[in-house]
Amino acid sequence: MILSDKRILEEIEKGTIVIAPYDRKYLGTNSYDVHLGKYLATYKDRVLDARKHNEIDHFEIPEEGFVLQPGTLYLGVTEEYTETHAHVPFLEGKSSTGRLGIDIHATAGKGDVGFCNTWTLEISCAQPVRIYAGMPIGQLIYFVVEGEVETLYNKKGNAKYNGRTIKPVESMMWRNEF
Ligand SMILES: Nc1ccn([C@H]2C[C@H](O)[C@@H](COP(=O)(O)OP(=O)(O)OP(=O)(O)O)O2)c(=O)n1
Repeated sequence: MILSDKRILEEIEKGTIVIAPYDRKYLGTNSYDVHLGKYLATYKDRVLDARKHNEIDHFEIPEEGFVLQPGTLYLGVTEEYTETHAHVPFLEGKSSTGRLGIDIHATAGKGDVGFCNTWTLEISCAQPVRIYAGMPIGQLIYFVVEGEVETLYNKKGNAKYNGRTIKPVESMMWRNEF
């Protein structure tokens, strides 16, 4: 079950959903629109290694926008810091970004109950496209979770992406043991 606009508002009032900054006008029928933060990042190395810590370079999107190029993975970040204490948040694209050939996540759209942070976006594009800080980039939807949660994401000792980051965060796969 996905939360309706009224249910999202109720959860915001209770404090079980936090979205900051928040504006009522970005609340859709059953979703909340999130916006592209001003920082992007790309990996320093062309060849990434899943076992290693692949470092990234951050840069700011200029006023006139930044042209994404196909064949490069860009990490972006939502302007919105979110907390979701009782539901499963999902980051979805928007039809309007999709129609520009922009993907905003690579394989992982699901969040965890207890996730508290901005969302890192794994951005790629089908053809060169100029993007701007502050543009609507995706939407959050909230699923009801069945059953009690034993360990919330923000209480997990090994949660990799919890925190309060205003810049995109690179893959922490290197922290997994394999
Ligand atoms: N495009 C995405 C998808 C998810 N997340 C956030 C919300 C999730 O709660 C958190 C962790 O996502 P996953 O569980 O998919 O990631 P991992 O399994 O790699 O990390 P961990 O071991 O910390 O669970 O990252 C994000 O910022 N950007």
